[in-house]
Amino acid sequence: MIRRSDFPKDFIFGTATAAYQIEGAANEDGRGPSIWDVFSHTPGKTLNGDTGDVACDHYHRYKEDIQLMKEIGLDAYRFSISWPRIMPDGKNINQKGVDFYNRLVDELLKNDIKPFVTLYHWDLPYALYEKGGWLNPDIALYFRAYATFMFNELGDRVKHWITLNEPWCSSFLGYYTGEHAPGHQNLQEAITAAHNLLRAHGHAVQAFREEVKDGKVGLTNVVMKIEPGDAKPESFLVANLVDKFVNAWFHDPVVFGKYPEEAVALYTEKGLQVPDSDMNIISTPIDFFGVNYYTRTLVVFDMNNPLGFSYVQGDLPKTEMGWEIYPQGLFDMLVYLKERYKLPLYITENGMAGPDKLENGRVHDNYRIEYLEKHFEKALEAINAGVDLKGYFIWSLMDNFEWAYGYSKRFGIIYVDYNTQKRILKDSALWLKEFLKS
Ligand SMILES: OC[C@H]1NNC[C@@H](O)[C@@H]1O
Ligand SMILES: [Ca+2]
Repeated sequence: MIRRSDFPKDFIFGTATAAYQIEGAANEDGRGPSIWDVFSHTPGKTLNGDTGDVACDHYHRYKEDIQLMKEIGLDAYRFSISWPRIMPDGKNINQKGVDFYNRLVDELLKNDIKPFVTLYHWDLPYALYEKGGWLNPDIALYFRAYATFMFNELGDRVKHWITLNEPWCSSFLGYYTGEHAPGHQNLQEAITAAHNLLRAHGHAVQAFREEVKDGKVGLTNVVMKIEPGDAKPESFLVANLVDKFVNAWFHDPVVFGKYPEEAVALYTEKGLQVPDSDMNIISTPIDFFGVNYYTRTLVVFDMNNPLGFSYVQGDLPKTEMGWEIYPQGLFDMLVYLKERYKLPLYITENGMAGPDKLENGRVHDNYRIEYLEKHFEKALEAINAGVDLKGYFIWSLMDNFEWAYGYSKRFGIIYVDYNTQKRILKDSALWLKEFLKS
């Protein structure tokens, strides 16, 4: 049975959340609308028309939530700042919004919980979207100004920063598949948005070096273990190519200052423009990569698909998201990232959506305990294989707004009864509390 003491003594365990998914108070204290406010209020975009208007009401209940983190014994807490709470119009400061994050950070520190702050977790101020959003090159400078302001505001107390959460999602789900805000379906736009997201990242890192001399800054990507879905040789080739589109596309420019050639070649062949501006800014050195790992993705050769592949379902046990439970993929990707980029790593998200049921005031989520144990074991295996893994944040602290799936998917180790806003520690939280003492 894995124990906390098996990990390096300075290894940190935490949980992660994001502003739009938990805060609520969407129109309170001067907060402006984000692209997710508009998207979720657009009929048909989210399950049951769910929105983040109230969510977990964390904006008002943050002290109670921090007490629960303390009870569980967490070392750290990863959360994101709502850009439109800080700059409702994308430029001018809303002091009440700033005050909230100062209160939140002070309360965490008072309870000996280390804050890890994500600057952007998908809630772009709608006012900036109206100026072109991630398609407008100027967005990188708007982001730099926002980042600089936050570094100055919180950098004396917050020493661990993440510029962007999962730019692959912001660009390819937001601009190609359209399942995320702003709901566009244009591959060229996705490529352009991805480039401007990476430019914004680079500008923020440059500002960070000026503003927070004793801090660490990194980029968090969703990392998928891509495997062939059948034994055909072409499917192995396709798996390698998809890995470049999904994983290398958002890591290589940040470290090597260039996109993976095979993927550039295929896009170019399809008549798409791959930008190459500001690669020097994009590759401003960072201190770590954040790794959001959930599952593997199976692909097969498919001539009918414009990019030559299609996804197939695996046959391993799956979570409520339909994602295979595949802890080996975590080990594989941690080792892959270490060998290719030679940077320290944090697991900034790992966890599962489960069929959580409240029974007599308890949630017996043994499946989540097993999921976490198996992924903890693979993380430890990676450390023993030489990966400089420094921490592990469970997604998520509590059930919350799961984007297009609304409140139907429960990822929390704490159950949220949305009718009463009552928080209930699931068995997985009780297990974690014991694990952190072991
Ligand atoms: O789908 C689960 C999580 N994945 N990474 C980004 C988070 O915002 C999601 O809730
Ligand atoms: Ca300063």
